[in-house]
Amino acid sequence: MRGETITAAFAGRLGTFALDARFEVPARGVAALFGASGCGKTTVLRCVAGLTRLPGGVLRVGRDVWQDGPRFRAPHRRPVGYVFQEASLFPHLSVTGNLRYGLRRARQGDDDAAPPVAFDEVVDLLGLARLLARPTAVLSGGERQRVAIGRALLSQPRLLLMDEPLAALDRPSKDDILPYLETLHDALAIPVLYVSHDIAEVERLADTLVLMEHGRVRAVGPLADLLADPALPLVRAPEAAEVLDAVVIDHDPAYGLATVAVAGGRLVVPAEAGTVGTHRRLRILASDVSLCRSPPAAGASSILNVLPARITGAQPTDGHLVTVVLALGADGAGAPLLARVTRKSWDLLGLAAGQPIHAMVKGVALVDRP
Ligand SMILES: Nc1ncnc2c1ncn2[C@@H]1O[C@H](COP(=O)(O)OP(=O)(O)OP(=O)(O)O)[C@@H](O)[C@H]1O
Repeated sequence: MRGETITAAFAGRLGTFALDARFEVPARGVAALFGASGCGKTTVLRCVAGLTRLPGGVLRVGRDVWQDGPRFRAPHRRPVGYVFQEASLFPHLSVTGNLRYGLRRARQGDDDAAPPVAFDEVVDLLGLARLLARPTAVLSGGERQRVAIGRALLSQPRLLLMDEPLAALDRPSKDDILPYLETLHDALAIPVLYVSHDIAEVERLADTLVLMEHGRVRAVGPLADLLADPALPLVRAPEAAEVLDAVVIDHDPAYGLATVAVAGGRLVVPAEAGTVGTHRRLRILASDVSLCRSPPAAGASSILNVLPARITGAQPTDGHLVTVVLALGADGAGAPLLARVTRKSWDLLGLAAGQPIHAMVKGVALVDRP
């Protein structure tokens, strides 16, 4: 579905809740529906699956119309895989049995669709080989969720819907399953609508962000753009961060560091391994970036990453802080980055939009799998 989009418009009342959600996202990669609890994310997903029917709704997936005016494709005729917070596996079936159930539900191939996902491929991508013969009752929460995702994928969905798939898991199980989701993202051509209220999760997985507030879509666009938009509340969040696409250009195993290139600069980042030429996703917290007018002399600072940039905007944050939006590169033509400084520093340095500056990056993490 290259170049195609998913277009959705759902408006109406559910009890006292008013939904008016409209968005268009690419029909590839992961689009995250993100927003506070109760803003309507699950309701949108249910509308996409056809489980909630709002009159006047519109849903187009690529060239297929699933809802428009009187046209409404019944839920069981929509080729979606649905993964919920709690994996609802069949208790009387083994892992293999649950996965095979997905295969039985598989839609027949159509020309438009992504290539079919094979049983062995799913087992491999989700690390299920060891579990195949087990009854589902003995699985851990993370394992159950991997099986649920596998079952959904084997139904050969045109679209994968994931509703807080990690929310019910403890931290170690989340950390266990996230790399599998990243692998799926890279390996499969199936677009994903991913509901979450955890921005760190979104920053690891999403390409596109649909930011929801009180039943409405506040903003939609590439994740990196929205994270650095001073008009949106994301920049003011305590954990505000930016994600950057980086290409590995060197790896130094002696120090466990890789040098990566991003648009407008280079960074040295912790990396156990690094294949030159591979793309990786970086996440840099605003609170890990400070600003200086000129770079410290060589050998004068422990900070390895000092990058020329331009200030493009700023947003007062939390009384005494300012979140500064930067564009990397001396000409400010590179990727966006956020820095968090005190309002006092902002005043003392006489900072303003348009000024050249240096970003001192104290912490940076690769947040995807090598
Ligand atoms: N069928 C319904 N009848 C009445 N109210 C409903 C119905 N479905 C959803 N709501 C209400 O709509 C609002 C949005 O619910 P929804 O589950 O979509 O939010 P959410 O953003 O997914 O929240 P969370 O992150 O907590 O899961 C809630 O106030 C919910 O109670």
